[in-house]
Amino acid sequence: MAAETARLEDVTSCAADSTEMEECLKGEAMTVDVEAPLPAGQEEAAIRCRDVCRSYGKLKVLTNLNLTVPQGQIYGLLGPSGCGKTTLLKCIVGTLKISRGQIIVLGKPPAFPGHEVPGRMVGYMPQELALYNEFTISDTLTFFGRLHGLTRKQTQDRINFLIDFLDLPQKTRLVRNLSGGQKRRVSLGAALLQNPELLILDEPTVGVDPVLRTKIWQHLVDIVKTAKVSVIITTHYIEEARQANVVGLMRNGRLLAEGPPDHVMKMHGTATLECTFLKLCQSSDQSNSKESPSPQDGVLEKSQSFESNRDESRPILGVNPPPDDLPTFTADWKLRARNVFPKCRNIAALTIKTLVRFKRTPGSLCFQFLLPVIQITLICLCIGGDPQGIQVAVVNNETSSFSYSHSLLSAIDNSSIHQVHLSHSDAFNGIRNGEYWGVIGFGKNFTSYLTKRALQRHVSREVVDGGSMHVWLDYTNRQIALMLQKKLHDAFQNFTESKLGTMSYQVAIPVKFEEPIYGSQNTDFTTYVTPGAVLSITFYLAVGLTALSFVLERKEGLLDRCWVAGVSSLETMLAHLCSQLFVISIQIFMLLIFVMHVFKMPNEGSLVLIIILIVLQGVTGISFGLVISSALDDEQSANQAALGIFYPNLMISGIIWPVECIPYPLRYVSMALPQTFAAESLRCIMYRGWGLSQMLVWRGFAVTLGWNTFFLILATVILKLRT
Ligand SMILES: Nc1ncnc2c1ncn2[C@@H]1O[C@H](COP(=O)(O)OP(=O)(O)OP(=O)(O)O)[C@@H](O)[C@H]1O
Repeated sequence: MAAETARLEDVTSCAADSTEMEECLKGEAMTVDVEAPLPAGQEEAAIRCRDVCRSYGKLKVLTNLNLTVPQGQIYGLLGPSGCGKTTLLKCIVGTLKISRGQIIVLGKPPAFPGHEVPGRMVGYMPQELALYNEFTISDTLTFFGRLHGLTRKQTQDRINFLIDFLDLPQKTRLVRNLSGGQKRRVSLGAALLQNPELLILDEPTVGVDPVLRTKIWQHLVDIVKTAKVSVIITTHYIEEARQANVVGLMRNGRLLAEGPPDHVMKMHGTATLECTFLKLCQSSDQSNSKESPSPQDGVLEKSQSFESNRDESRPILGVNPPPDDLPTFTADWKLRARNVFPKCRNIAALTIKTLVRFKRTPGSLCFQFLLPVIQITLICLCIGGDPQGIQVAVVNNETSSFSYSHSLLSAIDNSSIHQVHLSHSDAFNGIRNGEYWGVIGFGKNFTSYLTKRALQRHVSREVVDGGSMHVWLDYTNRQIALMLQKKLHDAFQNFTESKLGTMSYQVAIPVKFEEPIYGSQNTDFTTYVTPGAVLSITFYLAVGLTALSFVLERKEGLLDRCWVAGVSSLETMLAHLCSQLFVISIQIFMLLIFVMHVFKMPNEGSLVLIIILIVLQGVTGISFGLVISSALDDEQSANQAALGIFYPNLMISGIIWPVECIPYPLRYVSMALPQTFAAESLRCIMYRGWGLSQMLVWRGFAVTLGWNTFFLILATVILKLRT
C-alpha cells in the first residue's frame, strides 16, 4: 500500500513538473501507428461505441466517437473538464440518448427491452455523490439492494462486506453526518453492491486523499482480476490511470488516442501519460488552427480532424482497428410490451425510500400534517363570517325612553353593531372622517308618525318620512354595508312583531321568504367558501410536496442513479403517487375532522363521496407537481411555476367568489380548470345531499379524473423525453 502511494505521488509530482512537460513537447514528432496491436481482450468487448454523436441543442459534445472497453479490464477515460466524459458515460448507461451512432454494452444496446443495462448488470457511480442525506449507510445500501432484487440476506452480507472493505463507519451513521471521503466511499459501495458485470465510475477519486485513491484503484484491480468485472473510470488525475489496462485520451468530444498506457506513452516517447496527452492536444490544436478557426471550450460546430485526409472517427494515434460494423438489434412488440409494465419491486423500493425519508424528518412531516389544519382554521375563522363590532352613529331626536325609536334601537344585534349616540353634526362629521360605517337617524315624531302609518290607510308623505328610520351608509366596504342593511331589516322586523303583533304585516314589505329548500336562512359565506377551500388546500399542498421532488433528485444525481439501477419513469411516477397519497390521506382526515366537527359545516351527503373527491383532487395536485418537477431543472423555476398558478386558479375556480360573477370569456377558462366543477360538486354533496346520479356531482368527478390522467401521462412523457 505504502509503495503504491509512493508511486502515485511520484507520478503526480512528475506530471506537475512543467519543465519536463516542455521537454516532452519538444520530443520526437508524433507518429501515427494504426497497425499497433489490439489491447488484450479487445475481441470480447464489454462496451463498443461506434461513431457516437451527442449534442445539447447546438453544442456538439460527442463527435463520431469510437471507443472499445475490453471485457474484464479497467478502462481509464481521461480528458479535461468539459470534454464530454460524463455525457459519454450517460449514453453508455442509457440515461441519455445518442443523436447518431451505435453503442453496445454487454452484448446489447443500453435500454434495449429486457436488457439489464440499465439494471442489475451495471454499477454506476455518478460524479455527484447522489446519496440521500437523511438515510443511514445501511438504508442507502438496502435501498439499492431492493432495486436490484437482492434478498435481505444477500444485501446484509454485501453491506457487511462493503463496510469492512471500504472502511466505512458504523452502518447506522446518517449520510449527512459523514465526511466527504466517507460519502464518496458509500457512493462507491452503492455501485459495487450487486456485484455488477460492468462498473462505471465517474470521477470516483475527485476530492479523495491519496491513500483512499490508492485503495479504490487497488480494489478495482482486484475485482477485475478475481471477478472479471469490466470497469470504465473517468478521472482528471491523468497519471493515476496508469493502473488501468487501457486508457482513452479524450478531447473536444472525441478520442485522441486509445491503448494500454505503456504502449501509448512508448509510441510518443514520453515518460508520463500527462506528457502524452499534452503532446496530442498541442498537435491537435496546430492541425485545427491550420484548417479552421480554433473552437472554444469544446464547442465544435463543424466536424474536425487532426490530419486533413484522416478519418475523424478514429483516434489520432489509433491503436485500435478501424471501426467495425456493429450488429443491429430490433425488439418486436411482444418483447417491448413485456417490459413496459412497471415492476412492483421498484415501486415498493421507491415508496419505502420516501417513507424512510419522512421518518427521518419528523419535524417536516408534522408540519405537512398540521399545515392544512392551520389553513382551514384560518379560512373558517377569517373568511365569510359576519363583521363584528361595527361602529354606527345614532342621531335620535326622540327623548322619551318609551318611544318606538328606543325599542327599535334595542332590537338591533349589539354584537355586530356598536351604537354611538351623537348630535347630528358630530355623527356626519364622524362618518365623513371614517370613524363610523353608518348614521341612523330618527325624527322627533317617529313614534306618533309610525303609529299613524300603521293604523291609517292614507297618510301624507310627511308622515311616511317622519315614521321611517333614516340610514346613511359608507358603501366603500360592501360587505359591511350589506350586513348593516340586513341587521337593520331584521331589527325592524323583530320590533314590529313585538309592538304590533298580528298587525305587523301592515308595515312589512309584501315579500315573504319561506323556509329555504336547501341550507338555512342564516347560512354565512364561510359555508360557501369551505368546500372549495378544502379542495384547494389539498391540491396546493400536494403540488408543493411534489413540485420539487424530481428537481432536487435530478440535481443531486439521484434520479440518474435510480434509472441506471433499472427504474423506469412510470415506476418513479407511481412510487411518488403512492408515498404522497399516504401523506395526503392523513391531511384529508384531519381537514375533515376540523371542517365537520370543529367548525360544524353541515353535511347532508355521503362521506365516502366527499373523501373520494378530495383524494382525487390531491392526486391531481400530485400529478400537476410531477409535471412541474419533470419539466423544470431548478428549484426557483419550479417554485415560480407552482406559485404562479396559485392565485389565478384560486380567483377563477369559484372557490372564494361564485363563478357566476366571472365575465363570459373567462368563465369558459374557469370551467376547464380542475377545481371549478369539483368545488361545485362538493358543495352539492355536502349542502344538498346529492349523489352521483346528479350531473353537477358526477361532472366534478369526471373533470378531476380527466385532469389526473392528463397530468400523469404528461409527466411520464416529459420525464421519458428528458432522459
Ligand atoms: N444538460 C446539459 N445541457 C447543456 N449542456 C450540457 C449539459 N450537460 C453537459 N453539457 C455541456 O456538455 C459539455 C460536456 O460536459 P460533460 O459533463 O460531459 O463533461 P466532462 O468531460 O464530464 O467534464 P467534467 O470532467 O468537468 O465533469 C460541457 O461543455 C457541458 O457544459
